[in-house]
Amino acid sequence: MNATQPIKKPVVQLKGLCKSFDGKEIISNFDLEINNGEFLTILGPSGCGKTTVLRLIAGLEDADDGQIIIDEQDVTAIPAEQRHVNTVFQSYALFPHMTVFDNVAFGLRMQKVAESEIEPRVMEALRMVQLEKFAPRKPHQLSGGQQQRVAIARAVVNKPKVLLLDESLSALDYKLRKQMQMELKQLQRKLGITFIFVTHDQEEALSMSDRIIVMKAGDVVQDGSPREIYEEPSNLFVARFIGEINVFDADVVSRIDEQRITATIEGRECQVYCKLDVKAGDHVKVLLRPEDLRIEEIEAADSGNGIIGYVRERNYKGMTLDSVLELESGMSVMVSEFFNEDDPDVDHSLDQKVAITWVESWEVVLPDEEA
Ligand SMILES: Nc1ncnc2c1ncn2[C@@H]1O[C@H](COP(=O)(O)OP(=O)(O)OP(=O)(O)O)[C@@H](O)[C@H]1O
Repeated sequence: MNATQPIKKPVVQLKGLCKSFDGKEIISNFDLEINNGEFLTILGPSGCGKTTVLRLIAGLEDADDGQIIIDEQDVTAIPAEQRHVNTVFQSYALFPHMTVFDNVAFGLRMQKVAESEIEPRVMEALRMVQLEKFAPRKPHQLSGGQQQRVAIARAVVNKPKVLLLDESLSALDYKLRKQMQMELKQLQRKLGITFIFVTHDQEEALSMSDRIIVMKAGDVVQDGSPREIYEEPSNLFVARFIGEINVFDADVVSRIDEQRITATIEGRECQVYCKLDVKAGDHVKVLLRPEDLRIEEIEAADSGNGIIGYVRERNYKGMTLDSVLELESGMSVMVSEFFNEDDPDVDHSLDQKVAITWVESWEVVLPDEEA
């Protein structure tokens, strides 16, 4: 089997999982299937239950109800050390008095693997994370990123079916974190092991995962590819949690065809793409990311579509010019314009009157319900 193209079958199945702490239900009737070789990220705000799900899979918490199946075996009642999963924690949890080699060898020695087999396996794991030269060192002689890699080598050395990573990169500084994100993704592809990664960092989730589940108060509120989660959020909670987004109130005027409706946004009639079953007079939300919006000089504005606003802030961000506009209703709108060959000097004056438009069909229309 080619490790980069694993067969799509569930390696972890959670069925109707329930878990309470101190009488408070944290996870209730939780279902999830994770495919073999998948890089799945569980994303959600602090306290939504991400770590609890991970600890239940690892066997570090007992489920009150439901079933956990790993590699077709029901492991619900099986202790952590007998499950084919390993966990990499945020704190690395390396043994400070042991060398890097001994840290990585620890699990194999516990399993009574023959010493002659341990040496090549440890060195292979260290080679994978580019640390073979560091085998004789102690953890305190390594940088944070190197310690993290040792923790990963230790977790993959006994070739688990599933690797659980709990906020594993959050102790690293920004640059190292970016580098480790890439390395981790490459390692996962190379090994073909299923990775279940927990984070509250949406950027990290988007850049690393094959699939993301977004959790809110113990429930999965969206399950999809990074692109689906970002471009087609299925509810306001996900839309607001992932990246910046402008949420406009809109009133449906009429349906144009199967795909489009006319709606009033900020007092202007606009055509918007809308798959919802709506009728005239319904309230909806129209969502647009800052980078979906365009600022047009007022003379050049298409008066049919443009929403009038005033530039209140301009922030140069290197790749983009980010502006905050105040609309006539008082609503603030964020716009992010890329510098490119066509418009290398894009800029606006403060308090300039402008019109905002957007690329047709990039808007997302959702029912008018609070997140
Ligand atoms: N052992 C425990 N005893 C009591 N309450 C707990 C225990 N473990 C978790 N909780 C509670 O369960 C809820 C979910 O916690 P969990 O750690 O799963 O959230 P999380 O989404 O991983 O959050 P974070 O991103 O902050 O780590 C929280 O309210 C937490 O206080």
